[in-house]
Amino acid sequence: MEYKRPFGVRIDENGVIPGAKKLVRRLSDMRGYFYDEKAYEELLKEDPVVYEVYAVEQEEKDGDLNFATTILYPGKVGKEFFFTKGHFHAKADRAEIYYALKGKGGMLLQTPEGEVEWVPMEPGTVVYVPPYWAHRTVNTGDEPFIFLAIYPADAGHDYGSIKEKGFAKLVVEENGEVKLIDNPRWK
Ligand SMILES: O=P(O)(O)OC[C@H]1O[C@H](O)[C@H](O)[C@@H](O)[C@@H]1O
Ligand SMILES: [Fe+2]
Repeated sequence: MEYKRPFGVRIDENGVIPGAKKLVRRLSDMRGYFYDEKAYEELLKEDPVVYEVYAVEQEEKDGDLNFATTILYPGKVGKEFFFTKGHFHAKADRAEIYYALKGKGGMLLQTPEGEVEWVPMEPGTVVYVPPYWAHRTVNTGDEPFIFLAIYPADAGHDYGSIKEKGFAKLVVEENGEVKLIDNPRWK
């Protein structure tokens, strides 16, 4: 038997995993995701980085695990806070664990039927993402929101239905407060 080698890595203070595969998502990669299209077009002139992911991934085999950090930058499109695209797992019954390291935010979760949950996150918060729930993280603070995620190597990402329909709730700032409001475009 040829064994894989164990290893440890240290996540640095900026959320970077040395040697990991880096993915950058700018606002231009997220057309159609934010509610306020006018505010989106306006901010597109700057095309800010919305988030970066540092992923250590294995072959897509059952039993193995991937892990990744995400650095989700602070910002808003209109009154809606910056968020990750959000996805179901391609193998929908695969669960995931998130662990918040820095900053302030939360996770929006949604079943295929459109039932929504919001879980606030601050450093030290562990979130259990059960099988079948789509999940998106949101930065509700004014510094980078950094967290670690651990997920089955064969989970995969299914972006399709979230891209088309979005989440049933929007996470917005109203009168200086974080609020969840109904998404008028949700179908
Ligand atoms: O894939 P997104 O919905 O854009 O979220 C960004 C990333 O967040 C976490 O790091 C997850 O572990 C990744 O699997 C995911 O890719
Ligand atoms: Fe996931």
